[in-house]
Amino acid sequence: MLVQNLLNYALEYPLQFLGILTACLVTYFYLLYPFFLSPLRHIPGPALYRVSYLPILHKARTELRNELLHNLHKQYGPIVVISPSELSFNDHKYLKDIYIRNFPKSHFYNFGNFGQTNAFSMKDNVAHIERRKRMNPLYTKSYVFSQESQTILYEKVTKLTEDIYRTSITAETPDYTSAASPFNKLGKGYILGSGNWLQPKARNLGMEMYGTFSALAMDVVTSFELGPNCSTDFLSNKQDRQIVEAHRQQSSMWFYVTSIPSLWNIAASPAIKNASVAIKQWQYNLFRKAETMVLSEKSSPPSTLKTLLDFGLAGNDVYSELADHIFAGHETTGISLSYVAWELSRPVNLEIKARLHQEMVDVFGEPPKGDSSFSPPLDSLEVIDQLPYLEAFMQEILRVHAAIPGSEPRLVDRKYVAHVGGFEVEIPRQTIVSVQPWSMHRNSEVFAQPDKFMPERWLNQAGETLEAYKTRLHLQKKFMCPFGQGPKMCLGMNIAVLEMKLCVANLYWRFDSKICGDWCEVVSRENSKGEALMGVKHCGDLMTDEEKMIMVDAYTSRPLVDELWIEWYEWEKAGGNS
Ligand code: HEM
Repeated sequence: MLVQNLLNYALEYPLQFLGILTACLVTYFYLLYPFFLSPLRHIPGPALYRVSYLPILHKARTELRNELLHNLHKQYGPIVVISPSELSFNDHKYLKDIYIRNFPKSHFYNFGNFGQTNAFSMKDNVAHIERRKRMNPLYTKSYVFSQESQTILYEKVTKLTEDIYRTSITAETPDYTSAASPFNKLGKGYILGSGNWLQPKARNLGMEMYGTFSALAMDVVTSFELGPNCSTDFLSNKQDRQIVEAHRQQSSMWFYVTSIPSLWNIAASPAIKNASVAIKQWQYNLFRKAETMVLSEKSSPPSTLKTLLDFGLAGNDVYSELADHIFAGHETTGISLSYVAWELSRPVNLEIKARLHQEMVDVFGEPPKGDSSFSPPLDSLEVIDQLPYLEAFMQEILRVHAAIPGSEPRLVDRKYVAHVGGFEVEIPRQTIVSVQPWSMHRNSEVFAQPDKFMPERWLNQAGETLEAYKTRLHLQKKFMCPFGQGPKMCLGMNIAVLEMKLCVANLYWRFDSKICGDWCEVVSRENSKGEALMGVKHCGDLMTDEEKMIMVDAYTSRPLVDELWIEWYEWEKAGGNS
């Protein structure tokens, strides 16, 4: 009867009927449901974000999302509504629930390579575990300590050290090409229209380190993925590094790739489309060559390629996995090492650098001078891995400058109850839930002065009992997630950490570094803000090193201006260079 009456009314007064229907729907979806009916109504958060997906999408597109979430957690506490079906969490309890209990990945990971998904983008937990089981043995710490992989790391770090010596210290092969920055629109060379800003010097010339560290990371990761005979050699062949620039251009589209893939084609500039084509071609040639070699040799060295082929995977399935590891591995490691070099070159951190150098000298003796040898001290990665100050320093780099500071979204796929302000809230299935490393690493109840770079926070403090130190350290570690957590945490973590430690140990045992004074105004110890900032809105006129090294507010971050110019010196006793 009611339906019949409504139908009659709709036919007789169609416009009025449509108006009433729209008003009812708007009232339901924008008022009744989010504020009175939704199970998420008890969870705090701004009203606007509760009623629509658009505000949080807009924040991600304009690269303001991470900072927003950080501020929302400060205002509302450890659980916040950020869209009608998305929650952000900020406590180690939820880190455990979401990641260690292995909630599946959300549509954010809707990307693939060569038309196939890979471990990074698989949403089905069973398929993901199966794929990881095959690859995990090649990425364990004990495998990275094996002779084969130590040889890779030692060889690449030796090459990097020699490159720094010849490019910067003796200035035999200056880095004028990077100074011209033909691709990097925020690079000093691009802005000034030439590389002439870098004044020739007989020694200790500035050298671009973000590209150099990315080259190291690319050479290392391709050695592990394809085998040492098929890796790239970007440390030797600087002209080949253009493909690293192409990867950066492609990464700048992260929002479209993860959130609105259907708009990628419209949003991408011709330069980005060309970069994508160039990367695909480069990967294809690299992989085909390596595959032919593995298939034709009776015994080739261990590599991810060989492992996947041995397990019966073929063609684009294998290429997709390799492409993803190479992407994930070189970008993040290059970014982290750039922040290592920057922090150790800042006037405000002179004591930290001296302490790190002294730790190497205490263990390895005085470093060799000149070009007699560039290889890392001792042939034991295990010793370097155990150095306490180096460990504290790396923890602090990963805490303050996590290369992936953005949320890692998962889907609720089972009964999940959260406790909020006295309410037990059953979170509906398919709700997107995540933890943001940037905020976890800055919890002020766990990390005093959270934006300050202080490796000492990882060590036993004067006057602190051993028991109190252990308790504090345990809590700090519970909040750390630079590599994610659980079954889907970073596959390449051990490679990355040991590669970075070896690199830092060898460089700062031998060399001292300063921010290149031609590149920017170097903030003195007295004027330093002393805190790591995120997002373009803090960048001022981009004149100082602190402004240029602001971290981009994105899922994967990077230095805002995509470059870092450092002058290297042979270490003088008693810190004579600084
Ligand atoms: C400092 C260096 C690195 C950092 C900070 C880093 C960080 C991370 C993080 C946070 C994740 C989890 C992402 C998410 O769930 O959204 C991840 C996943 C991953 N990383 Fe790394 N990573 C680094 C180096 C590497 C290297 C060298 C490789 C080389 C193989 C690699 C391969 C991967 C892969 C394959 C995944 C996906 C794992 C899965 O879902 O099963 N990463 N990484």
